[in-house]
Parts: sequence; structure tokens; C-alpha cells
Amino acid sequence: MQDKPLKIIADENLALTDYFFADLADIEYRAGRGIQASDVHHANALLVRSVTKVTPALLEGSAVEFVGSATIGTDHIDLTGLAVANIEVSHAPGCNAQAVAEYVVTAILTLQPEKIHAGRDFCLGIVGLGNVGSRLAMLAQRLGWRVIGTDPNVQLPDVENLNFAQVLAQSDAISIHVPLTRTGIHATYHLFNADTFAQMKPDCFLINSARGEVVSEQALLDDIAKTRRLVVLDVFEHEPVISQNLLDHLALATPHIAGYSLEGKARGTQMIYQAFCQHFNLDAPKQFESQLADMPELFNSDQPLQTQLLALLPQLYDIRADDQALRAGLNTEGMVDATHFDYLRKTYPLRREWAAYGDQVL
Ligand SMILES: NC(=O)c1ccc[n+]([C@@H]2O[C@H](COP(=O)([O-])OP(=O)(O)OC[C@H]3O[C@@H](n4cnc5c(N)ncnc54)[C@H](O)[C@@H]3O)[C@@H](O)[C@H]2O)c1
Ligand SMILES: O=C(O)[C@H](O)[C@H](O)COP(=O)(O)O
Repeated sequence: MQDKPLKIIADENLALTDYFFADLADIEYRAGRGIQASDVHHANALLVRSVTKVTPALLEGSAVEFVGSATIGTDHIDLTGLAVANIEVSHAPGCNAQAVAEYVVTAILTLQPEKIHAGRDFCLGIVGLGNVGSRLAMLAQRLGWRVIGTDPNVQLPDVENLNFAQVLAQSDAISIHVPLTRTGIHATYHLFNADTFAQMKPDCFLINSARGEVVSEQALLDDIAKTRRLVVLDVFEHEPVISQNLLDHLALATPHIAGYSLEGKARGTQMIYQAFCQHFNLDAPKQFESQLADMPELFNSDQPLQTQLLALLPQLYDIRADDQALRAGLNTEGMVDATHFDYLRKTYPLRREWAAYGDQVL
């Protein structure tokens, strides 16, 4: 048997880790939130998702020279500190963007199915027009909605590119797709606060599937008390802990699974596999698509997408089931704790992206 000179410590919630890495290295799995310096000491590479805080202190004195995060977000990684320590970091931009776009559309149509026929009378505002925001814009435009958006760095050709205040004032629903940043003129920490809520229409939906700390939880609760607006959260300021008070005020709440499609997770692992192979000078011939089952053709080109999507939604993604599973974990102290939150994520039945059921969707 061939020697396996490399050693990997991997978050147990990565998808297809064995498929991509088992013939390249010895792999030890850990719960991502609990990975410690003693776990990584003899490893050459660390493969994580968003729940592992990766700092120079975690890796100090270890053999780790490559960190791969199979996620879009990188706010859990001290990028500057690892660069100084000469440790390569790779992540997976865009890997689950389609899943998040589908999550947002599902949330809107679950709460207000009549919006499917609203056409341009329904105005979706997108804050952050990167990989996720642009995918969402495309899907919303296919449904005939008016799409407005704001991004200091991106202008999309088929979207009304406005400033933040205009998006706040004009939208019937706002979906947030910015990274969590704490410094700089476009910092997003508490981007949604009492002042911004006051600029939104009182009946404007809010959907946050970016990062919890982009929305001030206290300001959100104060605002809902006044406006009764519909709010959907997939991410939480105090994640993984959620208070009953917050849950009671949310129209839908899910445990940070907006990006949890099979394709999104598998694509994320593949992207860090490719970077790993490049770093260690190995061939990278594997493709995640070979591991996915064919799904029945549900969409067809004969009927308008709107009609088909509304009819198929219960089969494609039952977001209410995710909401109910989260609320079922409320404990006697009036909170959902990390154990329940992480259990739901670990056992999550990964959704298939809609294109698996017919490529008419996008
Ligand atoms: N809930 C989930 O499962 C899930 C899944 C994927 C991504 N995410 C989160 O969503 C974020 C966005 O993902 P993405 O793939 O679109 O990232 P991206 O980097 O492709 O795009 C983010 C965009 O936000 C813009 N931006 C930055 N600050 C802004 C501000 N103040 N106002 C408006 N726009 C601003 C940037 O210019 C960029 O174009 C990720 O950073 C991640 O934190 C969550
Ligand atoms: O940034 C992302 O890609 C997502 O937020 C991420 O995928 C969430 O899932 P986790 O990494 O925590 O499993």
C-alpha cells in the first residue's frame, strides 16, 4: 500500500471529504466548533467550515501549511495573521451562491405566495451584489420582479443600481448579501440598525442570510415591536445561541443552512481540494458532479416558470420544516443552544439545487 505522507484535520461537516482527499492523505475528523491546537499539531493541512476560528495561535508550532475553508465567508479566519505566518489560505467563493438565492426566493414565496404573480409591482432590494446577490437578482428577474440593488464595488447590468438609502426606501423586501466586516468605510457590522430600520417601509420584509452581526438584534426587536414586519433569519447575532424572545418575533428562522445544497457543499470541498492539490503539487482530476444522483425532470419548458415554481416548491424546499425543527429545540431556559443548532446542521438533509430538476430555472 502506498504511503500517505500528508495528514489532514477536517471538519466532520464537510461534504465528500473522503472522495476528494482519502487517497491523498490521512484524514482525521473533528467537530468544527471544537478544533483546538492539540488537534492540528501534527497536521499538514486544516480543512474547515465557518464555525472554526482559525488564528495564528491555533496553528502555532504545528505543521499546518495549508488551510482550506469550504465556505464563501472568511470572517472566521484571521487572514492577515495567517499570511504573516506564511500559511496558505484558500476558500470557496460562490460555491453555494445558488442555494442561498433559492433559499431567499423560497422564503418570500412561502410567506407571501401571491408575490409570484406580482411582476414589477414587487420590488426586491438586494444589499451586496456579489456572487449571492447577483444569483438572486437573476432568479428574481426570471420571476418578473423589479430588482434594485446596492454595492459600493459592483454595478450589475440588468439591475437598478441605487444607493443604500434608496434601496431601504423603495424595497418591498430586502435581502442582505454582504460579508461581515468591522472596519473601513463600507463596514457591515450592524449595517442594519435603528436608523436604517426607520428608513424602510414598515411592511418591507427583511431576510438575512449573510452574517448575524450585520443586523443589530436589539434594533431589530425594537423595530418589529413597532412595525410587525416579516423577518426571516438564517444567521443570528449571537449564533449559535438564539433566544425565545427573538424566535417569537421571526416569521421564519433556520439554523444557518441557506447555503446547504448538496451541490453547494460539494462544490466548496472541490474548490479547496483543487487549491490543496496545487499547494502540495498534486494532480486534481476529481469532479463532484460524478458523485451526485440524477434527479427526476420536474421543470418543463411548456409552462411559465412562475406557475411551475409555486406548484413544485413543497417538493423542492420545505423551509417551514427547517423553521419548525429549529423552534422544536427551545429548551426550558428559553433558548436554542449550540447543541441543538449544531445537531440540525450536522444532520441536515442537503437540498438539491433547482437546476437538478430541469435547467429551465436558470
Ligand atoms: N447563510 C449561508 O449559508 C451563507 C452562504 C453563503 C454566503 N453567506 C454569507 O454571505 C456573504 C455574501 O456572499 P457572496 O458570495 O455574495 O460574497 P461576495 O464577496 O461575492 O459579495 C459580497 C458583496 O458585498 C459587497 N459589499 C461589501 N460591503 C457592502 C456594503 N456595506 N453595502 C453593500 N454591499 C457591500 C461587496 O462589494 C461584494 O460585492 C458571505 O460573505 C457570507 O458571509 C452565507
Ligand atoms: O459562508 C458560507 O459559505 C456559509 O455561511 C457557510 O457555508 C455556512 O455553513 P458552515 O460553513 O458553517 O457549515
